[in-house]
Amino acid sequence: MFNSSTLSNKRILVTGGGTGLGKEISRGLLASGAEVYICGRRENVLKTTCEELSKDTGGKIHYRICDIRDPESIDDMVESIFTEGPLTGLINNAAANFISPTKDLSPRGYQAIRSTVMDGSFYTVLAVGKRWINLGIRGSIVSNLVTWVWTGSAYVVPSAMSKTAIDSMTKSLAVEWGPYGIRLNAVAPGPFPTEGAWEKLNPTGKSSGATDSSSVPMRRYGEMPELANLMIFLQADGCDYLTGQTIAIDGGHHLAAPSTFASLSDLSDDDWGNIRDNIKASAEKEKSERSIG
Ligand SMILES: CCCCC/C=C/C(=O)SCCNC(=O)CCNC(=O)[C@H](O)C(C)(C)COP(=O)(O)OP(=O)(O)OC[C@H]1O[C@@H](n2cnc3c(N)ncnc32)[C@H](O)[C@@H]1OP(=O)(O)O
Ligand SMILES: NC(=O)C1=CN([C@@H]2O[C@H](COP(=O)(O)OP(=O)(O)OC[C@H]3O[C@@H](n4cnc5c(N)ncnc54)[C@H](OP(=O)(O)O)[C@@H]3O)[C@@H](O)[C@H]2O)C=CC1
Repeated sequence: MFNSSTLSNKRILVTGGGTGLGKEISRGLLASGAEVYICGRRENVLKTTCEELSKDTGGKIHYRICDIRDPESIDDMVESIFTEGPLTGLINNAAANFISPTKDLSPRGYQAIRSTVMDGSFYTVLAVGKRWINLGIRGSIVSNLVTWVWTGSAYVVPSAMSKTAIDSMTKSLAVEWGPYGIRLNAVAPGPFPTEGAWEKLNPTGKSSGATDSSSVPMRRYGEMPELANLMIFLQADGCDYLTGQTIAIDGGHHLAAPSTFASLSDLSDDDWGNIRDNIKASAEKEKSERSIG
């Protein structure tokens, strides 16, 4: 669909690029000629991904350890990248999420998700955007959202709220920063199974609602190159008039069936207890590998 020079001269930061969708998006950007920076909190994960993607694509990829819940950590990262040369693109991909009855969420549980998805994305956009404005550089920002920005979703309320806030930021800043030549768009993927998401959203292994491919009109999950191609298109030159849009890539899921967790209303308190234990075990394992945060 694209060639190895579609993104030549582009320098793109992918937050959360060490794993899952961020890693596969980075693979696509590199294969299209972009230089890529990825960030996250686990140095071992970032280093391994850089080695793998550099070997597979022959592209230039670098990592930064950064906790996007901390605005200072973001600003330090963006400053150190711009010292090597200005970015031309940003993909807001890092996120936190888990399924839980909303009544059982503590303030810290809510904040863990909001501070990553809403605040982290906003502060990253601000750190990159203000440098572009000062330097007179045009750029493309794409946020990785979810179709809950249109439907909402039970049992993942902090995520649905925070992603919707970034949808609103996308539309608002497309207007405010349009005169500077800065574009903001977003994508809203349907289910693309990843270890990180499935351990937090499908911890029983029994797909339902949002993680169920049988209710997708195309009767399958999304494939990583499909999402990577959309990201390449949104980072490439050629459709610069495209801004302020959120594009679903979900096989028609949200138009046909609840692409949400509404069906979890049938679970018992015991089921939820087991789910919480499974999610906490996954989170603890990831936490033990963190270099920051
Ligand atoms: C079609 C599908 C659409 C999918 C759309 C979106 C998908 C995604 O976004 S998937 C992304 C999945 N990846 C991640 O979540 C990676 C990052 N995750 C994390 O950092 C952790 O998993 C985290 C979210 C739990 C946060 O970790 P940390 O800040 O280290 O937090 P703690 O473990 O200390 O917990 C903070 C707070 O949260 C409460 N909590 C944790 N798990 C649960 C749970 N399952 N149910 C309810 N509450 C939970 C925890 O108890 C803490 O609160 P306090 O007890 O009050 O201290
Ligand atoms: N998988 C799916 O089906 C769908 C996913 N999405 C969206 O795609 C994106 C990626 O999800 P996915 O790949 O599935 O999940 P992952 O768990 O694999 O990715 C999350 C990434 O974010 C990073 N991250 C989390 N918190 C922070 C933080 N505080 N600072 C820096 N980095 C952080 C993690 O790295 P580390 O832990 O090392 O910090 C990890 O690399 C998310 O925005 C998600 O909402 C949207 C719709 C569907």
